[in-house]
Amino acid sequence: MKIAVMGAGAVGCYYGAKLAQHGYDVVLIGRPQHVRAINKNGLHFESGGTSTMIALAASIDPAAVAGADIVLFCVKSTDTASAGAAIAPHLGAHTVVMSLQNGVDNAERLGAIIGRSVVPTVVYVGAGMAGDGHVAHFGRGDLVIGPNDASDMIAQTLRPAGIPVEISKNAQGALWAKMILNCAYNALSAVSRLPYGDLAKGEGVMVVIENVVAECLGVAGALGIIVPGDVREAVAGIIKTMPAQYSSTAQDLMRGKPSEIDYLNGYIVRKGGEMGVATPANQVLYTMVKLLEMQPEQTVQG
Ligand SMILES: NC(=O)C1=CN([C@@H]2O[C@H](COP(=O)(O)OP(=O)(O)OC[C@H]3O[C@@H](n4cnc5c(N)ncnc54)[C@H](OP(=O)(O)O)[C@@H]3O)[C@@H](O)[C@H]2O)C=CC1
Ligand SMILES: CC(C)(CO)C(=O)C(=O)O
Repeated sequence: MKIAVMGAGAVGCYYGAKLAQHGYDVVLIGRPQHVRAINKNGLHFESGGTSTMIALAASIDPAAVAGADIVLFCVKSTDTASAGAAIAPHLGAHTVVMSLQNGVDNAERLGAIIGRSVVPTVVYVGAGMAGDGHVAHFGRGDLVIGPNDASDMIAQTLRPAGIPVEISKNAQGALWAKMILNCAYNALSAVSRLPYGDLAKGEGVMVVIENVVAECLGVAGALGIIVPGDVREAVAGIIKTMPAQYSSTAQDLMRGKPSEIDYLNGYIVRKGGEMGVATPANQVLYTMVKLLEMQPEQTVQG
């Protein structure tokens, strides 16, 4: 079983590490600094208080997806088009491609570029790059996919490697539930440069969050998406379970990188416009983050 990971960042390295530890033939495709470090020392994998060096292949060449049974596509939503175009010519006829990304339209966008259907995958993991070729895992690691021609094969391949895989008839709804959490918190944490616990104490913040969530549910309803679970309870849970965490949007801006906001609040604004659902709270947050992205100096301590 050969598995290629496109995007050797936090998510890609975490799943690449688990799969390589199980004995699969894994290749990570990433940026030169990570690839150099991994080829020299192995992938440094920190998880659950243990630190391991894992020997696996790494390459800067997208052609390394050739011959893979499964490709885990793990770049940020902003890079879906360019990374998709880079791997497209090298994919085998039977290669299964999974999108392990936040946002709800990456699989569709990627599928249009690579000319085949892509498995949308909800990723419940906390991971970050702690240095070149060094991934830190903070918690969870389970995936949700929808039923499709490849879902049984995917589950049978990933589960023995310690990756829980749920096959859900409402994977798209689960992607939406996750995106609504992102819409509620990511921009506010980025604009305020605060972690969730402090953010929640801000004047009017919970009112804004409620408005954002209500708009997202309105857009989802207009599109016929059934969002599973109690979204408001999940939103409230973030403050309790991750009080010290900054959103990925905040972290992206702190590092001077483009954020995924176009695929979070920006997506809600676009779809709301198409469906005739007003989204003023999402619009303000989206615009604030876009304005921050225009600032030349974003780097702050976080
Ligand atoms: N980190 C987490 O805990 C979680 C993340 N997610 C989602 O998973 C997705 C991936 O996130 P994450 O792993 O954190 O992101 P990272 O930025 O850590 O990883 C993506 C990596 O892919 C690299 N990359 C982009 N384009 C290419 C390319 N063409 N060739 C080679 N390498 C490339 C990036 O390099 P560079 O930065 O130089 O562009 C980066 O190193 C996102 O959609 C995110 O929202 C979901 C759940 C949890
Ligand atoms: C922590 C959480 C769930 C919400 O902001 C997240 O996914 C992110 O930071 O992107």
